[in-house]
Amino acid sequence: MQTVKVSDTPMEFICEFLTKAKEIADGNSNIPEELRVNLQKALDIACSLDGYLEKMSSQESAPLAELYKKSMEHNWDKVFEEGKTQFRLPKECITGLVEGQTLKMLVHMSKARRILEIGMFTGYGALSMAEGLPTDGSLVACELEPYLKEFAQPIFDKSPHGKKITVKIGSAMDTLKELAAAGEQFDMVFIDADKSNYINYYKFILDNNLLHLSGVLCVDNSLFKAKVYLKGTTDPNALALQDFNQFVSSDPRVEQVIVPLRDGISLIRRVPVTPAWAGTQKKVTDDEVFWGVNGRSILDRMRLDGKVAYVTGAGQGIGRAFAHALGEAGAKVAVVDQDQLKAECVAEELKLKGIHCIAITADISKLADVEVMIDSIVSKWGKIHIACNNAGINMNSASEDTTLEEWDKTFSVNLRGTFLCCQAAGRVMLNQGYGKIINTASMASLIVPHPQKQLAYNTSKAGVVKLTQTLGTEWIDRGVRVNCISPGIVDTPLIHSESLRPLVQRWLSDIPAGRLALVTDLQAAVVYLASDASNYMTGHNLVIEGGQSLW
Ligand SMILES: C[S@@+](CC[C@H](N)C(=O)[O-])C[C@H]1O[C@@H](n2cnc3c(N)ncnc32)[C@H](O)[C@@H]1O
Repeated sequence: MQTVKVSDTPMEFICEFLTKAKEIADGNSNIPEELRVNLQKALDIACSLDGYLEKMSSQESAPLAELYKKSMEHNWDKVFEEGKTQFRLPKECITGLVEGQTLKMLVHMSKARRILEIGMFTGYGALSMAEGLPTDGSLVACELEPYLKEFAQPIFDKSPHGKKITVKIGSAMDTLKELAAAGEQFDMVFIDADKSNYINYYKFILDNNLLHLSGVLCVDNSLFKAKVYLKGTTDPNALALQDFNQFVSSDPRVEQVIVPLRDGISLIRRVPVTPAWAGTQKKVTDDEVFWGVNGRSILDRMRLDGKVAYVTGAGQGIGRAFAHALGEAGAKVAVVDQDQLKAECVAEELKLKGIHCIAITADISKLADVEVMIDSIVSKWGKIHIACNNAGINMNSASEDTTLEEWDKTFSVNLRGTFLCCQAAGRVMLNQGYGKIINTASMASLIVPHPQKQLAYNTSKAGVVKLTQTLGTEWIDRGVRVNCISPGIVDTPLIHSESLRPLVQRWLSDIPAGRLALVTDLQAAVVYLASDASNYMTGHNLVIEGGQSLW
């Protein structure tokens, strides 16, 4: 039996009516050829659009393709007649490829981590959105029909993203109440259930703060087969959506746009509004605490877009993590290392993440190398806003055996090198009237780590802290802040050396946090110190050691 395609979207209706008109025209010899030709052109434009969008959009994953096929082939009338579903479910209500990919794109663009879907059907939209979530992201899908959870779950289980989805069976409004009572909040909400309740879902979500302030609310079918804007509509669902669209468009708490994709998707975002508390003692203090400094919320104030940074010792370990963190936060990054290959490898990694970067080879203990490094960055990008002087070395020896060579070598990289970099970058920054210098010191500047013996290292790092304090106070009134980070014992390739490995167990018993530091534990600190959010901080030694220096 051939299934007749039922028009469901404005474009499908245009196509259906144009096809009928063309048939009439073709059957009537009095119709001028020009009208026929123009009808055919309109038909080609209208009827080829959806297919083209499907072809050009990124293709669905194998589990999504399977879900779609299974949903289309299922006999929904039969399961309804057998009493397995409360309602007769039309398979056309599935979101499908273009809408699914649109939702997934919105998840990426809004950087959503928590999503709420109201009306899951067989889970095509849910799985599409889950695919866009980070590994620790989650999606709650509300669905009335228990049958649909059983239908979708085996395919969710086949997808690496399925475990992000929790299906809540029952009336969506009951689930919303439950979520609100638990204080839940979502970055993205997709409303796609019973149309007559759209307005209730919307009001409940906004009134109960279920949508994060910077979140996005997507609403499906907001054009409802074009009936929302055609006169004389009597369809109760279309009337419900008409009221819904009207209500949202005049709601001062949000901004909205209706995108004419498929049956229409409304994109709605919350905007901060000054509440009308006239006549009460409550009032909004109209200041930067309320609106954010320069209108930027605290997380935005840690962004480094447009900034130029360099990181020395960026070929591995802490420096590599710093380079990634600064780049992820928006800065252009010069990856500096004395090992050319390592610098180039990390620069390649950054490029893969879309970060502007260059690789520079320099031995920071040599004045000439430092000058070339600074000149190359300035000639490439014109400025230096962020200088991460991170390169350092550590050699172990009992103090009575420490050779002058070891002492000089350690000091020439750790202290002389840091000074050379601070001075060269500082000169550029003082000229600009702006700069953030972040030196890598060490917990060894505060305590004497043991049992390993590292006199030269400890002393040089204490010198880095004093260098930081002195420059930090000398340059702040000219816009240059100098701070340092003192990591505890970091799990880097360095500590896996033959000589240090046996000490790890010993160190662990000295660390309240019960583990060594990871380079990723230090990334937020460097971004904070590099950003304008830390502008009042200078000469500070930011210690990140899992509490080790306190025991
Ligand atoms: C348009 S379909 C959803 C399509 C789905 N979002 C997708 O991506 O394919 C609507 C779904 O909402 C469900 N539904 C209808 N009324 C509901 C309610 N009051 N509470 C929860 N789910 C409901 C229906 O059972 C149906 O599965």
